Amino acid sequence: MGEVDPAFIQAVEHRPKLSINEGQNIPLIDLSILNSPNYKDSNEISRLVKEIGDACKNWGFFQVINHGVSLEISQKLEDVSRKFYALSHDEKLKVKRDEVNPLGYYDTEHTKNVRDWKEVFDFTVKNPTLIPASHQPDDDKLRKLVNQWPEFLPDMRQVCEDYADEMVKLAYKLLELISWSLGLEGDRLNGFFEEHTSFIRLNHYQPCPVPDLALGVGRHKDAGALTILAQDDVGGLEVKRKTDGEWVRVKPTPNAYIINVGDIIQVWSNDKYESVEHRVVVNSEKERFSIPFFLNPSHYTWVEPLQELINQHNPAKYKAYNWGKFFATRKLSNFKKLEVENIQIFHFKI
Ligand SMILES: O=C(O)CCC(=O)C(=O)O
Ligand SMILES: [Fe+2]
Repeated sequence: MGEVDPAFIQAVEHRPKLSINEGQNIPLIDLSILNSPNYKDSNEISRLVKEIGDACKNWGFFQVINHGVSLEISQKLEDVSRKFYALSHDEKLKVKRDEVNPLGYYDTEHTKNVRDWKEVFDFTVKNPTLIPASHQPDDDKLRKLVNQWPEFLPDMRQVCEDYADEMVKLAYKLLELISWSLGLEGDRLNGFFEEHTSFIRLNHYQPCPVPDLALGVGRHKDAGALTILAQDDVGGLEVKRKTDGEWVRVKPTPNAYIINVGDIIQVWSNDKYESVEHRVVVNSEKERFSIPFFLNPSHYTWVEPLQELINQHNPAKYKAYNWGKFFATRKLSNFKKLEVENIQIFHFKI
């Protein structure tokens, strides 16, 4: 076994337990009713909305099946992701992301200042995507993020764009269900996403010689509104169960997507729904692929508890923060090991 760079080694208290907790799995929700034309008026929809609301409240994580995403398109994306990671390192480095362009290939990401055992490829759904030029609060300049694509996989761009369209459709369905579950109009949240800054990441976790010491992705919460994750059949995603703080392994379900509440829904709902910590455990034998879609609002969105959900007895728990600046600040630490804890929503707690 070769030497492993100490940058990968987790502090003792954050190392994974490799004996799998095969206990309770996260809720599994069937969305098939959304495919019928008059679903809004049916009785079953209220049952589904309650199921979604309970899952958001009690777990912050759930899986969906019969979600309407084209199997052909998702399989093509899995396929192209495998082909991309099979390219030589030099070829992948030609679409490398850096501080100037944060999109593309990257293999030295840090989560909470410890290096992740993974390589990633990021692309935004809107091309170009506008974000603030810097994290500095008084800098109003914007910049355009433009996707980069590898020369040797000419169909990768189209496959990625088709998949992104599917994800946006599913995301709007989920936003409608979540809005209803909070007692809001179905389209209450749509206005925040007019120039959304959503992106998709192709994750590749190689076999790791020290799976007891390192993590594929260190413990974290997703900063956006919600995440729709596809994982292969290897497994490794763990969720911190709300009831007892135990790490629970999410068992792969064929053709299901894993949905998790992000920090923004936590703030909008004034803590009714909480984003939940999760991490990825790696293993010494099998590589693993996963594909998260991060639904993020327009950069100019001020994120704060929704007026309808606060009152005298339940006052706002957060002050408003600017999503674009939050995102830009968060991105800083992906490139270097910082001495301080990354920006988090609790910094805006009242
Ligand atoms: O690979 C996974 O299962 C999850 C990855 C993840 O949590 C992330 O990229 O934010
Ligand atoms: Fe995540």
